[in-house]
Amino acid sequence: MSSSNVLSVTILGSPGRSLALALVASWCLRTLAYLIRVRKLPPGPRKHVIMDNRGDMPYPMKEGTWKSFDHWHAKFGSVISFYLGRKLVISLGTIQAATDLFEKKGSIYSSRPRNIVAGEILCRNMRGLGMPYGQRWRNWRSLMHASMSVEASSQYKPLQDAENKLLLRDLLQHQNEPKSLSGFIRRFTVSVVTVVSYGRRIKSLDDHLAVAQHKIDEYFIRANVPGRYLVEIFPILTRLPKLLQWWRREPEEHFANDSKLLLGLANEVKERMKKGIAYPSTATRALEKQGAFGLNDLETAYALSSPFGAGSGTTLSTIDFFLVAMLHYPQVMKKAQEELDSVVGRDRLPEYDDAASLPYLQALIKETMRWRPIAPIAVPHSVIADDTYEGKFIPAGTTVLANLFSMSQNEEMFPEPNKFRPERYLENPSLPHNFVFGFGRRICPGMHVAHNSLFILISRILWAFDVLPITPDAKLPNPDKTEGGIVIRPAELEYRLVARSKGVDAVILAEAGKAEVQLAAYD
Ligand code: HEM
Repeated sequence: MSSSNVLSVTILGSPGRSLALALVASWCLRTLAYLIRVRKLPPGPRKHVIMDNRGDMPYPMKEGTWKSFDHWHAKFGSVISFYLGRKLVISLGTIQAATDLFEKKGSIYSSRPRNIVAGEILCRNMRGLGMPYGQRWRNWRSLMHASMSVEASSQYKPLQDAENKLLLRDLLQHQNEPKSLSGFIRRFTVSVVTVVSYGRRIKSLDDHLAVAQHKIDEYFIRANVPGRYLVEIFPILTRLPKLLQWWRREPEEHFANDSKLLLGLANEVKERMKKGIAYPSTATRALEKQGAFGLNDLETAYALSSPFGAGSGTTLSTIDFFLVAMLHYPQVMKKAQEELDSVVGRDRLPEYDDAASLPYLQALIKETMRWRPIAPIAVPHSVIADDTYEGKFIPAGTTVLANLFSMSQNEEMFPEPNKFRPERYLENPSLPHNFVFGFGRRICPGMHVAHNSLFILISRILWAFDVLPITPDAKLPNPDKTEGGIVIRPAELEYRLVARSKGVDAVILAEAGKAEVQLAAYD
């Protein structure tokens, strides 16, 4: 027998056959176990042997996955399951289901899905938003609570008030350059979060604090693009020797640079604290009581960057959808302006103390957040232990989504959900609105800061300006055409702001002058 024949007997002969049979048997057993398991899962699109349901989505992925999930909710019910790649995902389409799982069973539903590149390598899981549930997250979260509770958030109001007056002046003076307006609103939202984080405002988006944070976030977003890294689909690749892990080098380099930048920003606050000129912020709280929060220097430096990534784009997108709503519903704008004129008058700007006397305006803000939730599937949670809900099995490790879009479009709760109708919140004051901030232990810690920003922005924009189409006969932006990832914004927003009366100029210019003096303390 030749040597090649020996080889083929070894492969195809009895030892080879046994190996092949063992492989087939193992595949059959795994498939059988999978088929038994999927029968116990919540309903959803047909489960394939190859798992992935992306090909079954009724809408193109780039139009927003939540639209497909919403379609499946209508077909299969309020709790559905499907696979994205090999990842099992459960989507919760009602406030009730999200409350039952994320709030009532918060001890097991508060983690985040594993993220190897953007979480484990790029930031050693020190960024709060994606941090897995555990002691480090609890330490981080208690710092967020200490610096953004209702009470702590009210400390930032004087700054939001003064910054907003400068913003109004910019909007007034650039009425004829409508394309520049969004940049001014962005500067306001960024300055608010840098004050919350570091106790320091930014006068321009070129400030090194904003540039550094923006650079860090930009790469973080790039590293999070689904499908970019094979290792996210096959985590077993992390067992390769580090030298052979080809995807590792770039995020490792970014980790080293980001750490240096963030430690530098924290050190600037330390210096200001030494000189006694630091404004109370997340940084001063963290640095004064570092031991109590249990965060080391690097963990603290990363914690301070959380509000930047999570707080500026979200507020800006909400304002963008508010502007879209005003273009489509000028009668709503008019009604809010009439309320402002009768409560505030035309000789002064609306103030925080006016909020309780402006029920229609408050309802308009709630309706803005409901009409088009800017984070349609919130931030995915992960469940850390097996569970059952309404008789269906939810295995440990499943990604669980609060489908805020489906919740916002619930016809029973919000009849004619596609209509922008603030009246619904006046007719039924207990109608939910804070669900857009998520649920349970991971609920947005910045929601009070966000509410304060939205009130001062929306009340004063409507007091001072009419929101109008870019030209009288321009096509209005389509509210369903959006762009972005976890946080979305209108894709084709164009608008003009036109001062409502001559007196507006005098009030804004006088207030902006005083605000400048006041803000010198935060520079
Ligand atoms: C209208 C504006 C905002 C909206 C709609 C919003 C919404 C959300 C949502 C849906 C989540 C995920 C909740 C979950 O996992 O269940 C979240 C998390 C978070 N938000 Fe906001 N947010 C807004 C503004 C802000 C602001 C102004 C800040 C900070 C100043 C902030 C800081 C955070 C942080 C740090 C997290 C992560 C919490 C965690 O993982 O434990 N957000 N936000």
